[in-house]
Amino acid sequence: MQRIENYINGEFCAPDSGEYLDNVEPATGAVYSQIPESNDQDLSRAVAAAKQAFPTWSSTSIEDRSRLLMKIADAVEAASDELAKAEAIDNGKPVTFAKAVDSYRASANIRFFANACTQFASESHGMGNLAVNYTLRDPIGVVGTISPWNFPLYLFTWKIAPALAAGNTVVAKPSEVTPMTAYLFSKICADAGLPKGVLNILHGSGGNIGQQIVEHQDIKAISFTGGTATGKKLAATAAPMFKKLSLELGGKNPTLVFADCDFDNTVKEVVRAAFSNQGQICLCGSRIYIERSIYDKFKQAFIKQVKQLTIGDPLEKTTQHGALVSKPHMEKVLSYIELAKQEGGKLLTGGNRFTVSGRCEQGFFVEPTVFENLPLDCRTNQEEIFGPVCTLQPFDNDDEALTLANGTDYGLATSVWTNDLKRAHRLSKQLHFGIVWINSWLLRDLRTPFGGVKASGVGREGGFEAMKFFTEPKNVCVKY
Ligand SMILES: NC(=O)c1ccc[n+]([C@@H]2O[C@H](COP(=O)([O-])OP(=O)(O)OC[C@H]3O[C@@H](n4cnc5c(N)ncnc54)[C@H](O)[C@@H]3O)[C@@H](O)[C@H]2O)c1
Ligand SMILES: O=C/C=C/C=C(\O)C(=O)O
Repeated sequence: MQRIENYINGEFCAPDSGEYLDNVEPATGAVYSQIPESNDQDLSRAVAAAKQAFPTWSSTSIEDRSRLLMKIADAVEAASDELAKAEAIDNGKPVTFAKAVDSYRASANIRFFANACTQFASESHGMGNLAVNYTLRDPIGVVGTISPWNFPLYLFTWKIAPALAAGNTVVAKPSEVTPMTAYLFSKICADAGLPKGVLNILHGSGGNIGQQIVEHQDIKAISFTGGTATGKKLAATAAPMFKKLSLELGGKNPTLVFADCDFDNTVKEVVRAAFSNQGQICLCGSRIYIERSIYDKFKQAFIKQVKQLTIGDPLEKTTQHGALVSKPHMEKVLSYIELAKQEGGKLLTGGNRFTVSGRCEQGFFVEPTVFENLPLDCRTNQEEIFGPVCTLQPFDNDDEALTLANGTDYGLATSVWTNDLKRAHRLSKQLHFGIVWINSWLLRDLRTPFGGVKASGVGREGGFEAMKFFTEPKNVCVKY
């Protein structure tokens, strides 16, 4: 059976412990590879390598850093079919989706920051005839990145690329649930000639090696994407050590559909927003609020399209809805479906585990599921399910829509579907989220600030926000 290896100081190695975790293919339920369970010895070696690599990498010219990142981006793009297939096997997502979204974004992320570092500049503040201040932005040193399983290589590269572009060296931990593309990526980096120690990849479980990365005194900043409960734990460890911290956490995102929307396109896009990646995107719109005058018409059209989603083997090109990432996650999602029923929800479609015959008979498939008749304050509408489950609810006016949308602890993203420009702008101002999409969803410009408010996180990624996070500003004041 294939054994994934750590990537430390430019070398591929077994974990110090000799221990491995099983890696399961969610579409079949079968173990198909093994993951190193890294420990403090592996971490010490990774941090030492990153520390040693830092002086040279941080003083490598921006042009050379950019050129090397471009080379890696090109290699990732050239491997996009292979990476998409690996992602589909490891995560359960449809291979066509993995190619269009995951593989695409992995190379786009790296290319974007290879360019961004050539454009990144800092401010100066003149004090008339008295003095001038200018800001130096130096790389921080050794930084840690910790990423989740839903967009494995997409989010892994979204952190590593700006960290490296800014001149840091990195100790990175992908999710132990989906480690394969990070492993393939380490091979790509080695082949592209990334100097040893600049990027080190440690595999293993979050509570062990993830926690140790956060605790390590020589790792000066942590960029984390994952669940809100994990983020809280991480902040409790990192804050007393005064570490720089970026937290991209969960969401419970509302979709607001107004009667004046472009109906057909809105139905199609709201289905996509709810069920892409089997609903396992932090940005998925799982609370769908519809203006009462079109509620029944929208509900019918929406359910019709949801029922048409093709559930199947993620490796089949026609599959639109694949497996959930793991058995425990599937069980969690199914338990939320039971909870929604207990809370009085009316099931409109779905609600069950789904069996795909053939090689995927034991896979972790759950039908796209839609409920109505659930109030805002019930757990189904307050807690992140992170699966293919959404709720529909009518509203009567803009104020009610706003109250419903803002009515959870989360504040990651929302989408608003209307042709009334004044309303769209007014609501955008009043919606308490990091991201507002008008007549769109997951339309991404990588220059924009990305992140959430409230329990959805602290800080922003993307564009110069990420370059700022991965550098330390220093003001120099020069008196004339
Ligand atoms: N805001 C965003 O951009 C965004 C993007 C994707 C996913 N998410 C969120 O991620 C969650 C799903 O991903 P998940 O289940 O992999 O999240 P998770 O929090 O369980 O794990 C995320 C990562 O943290 C590691 N980890 C776990 N415990 C740790 C600890 N004590 N110390 C350090 N690291 C630890 C895991 O091994 C994994 O690599 C959802 O809540 C989703 O909303 C947020
Ligand atoms: O599931 C979370 C998705 C995160 C997406 C991004 O970070 C992005 O699009 O840059």
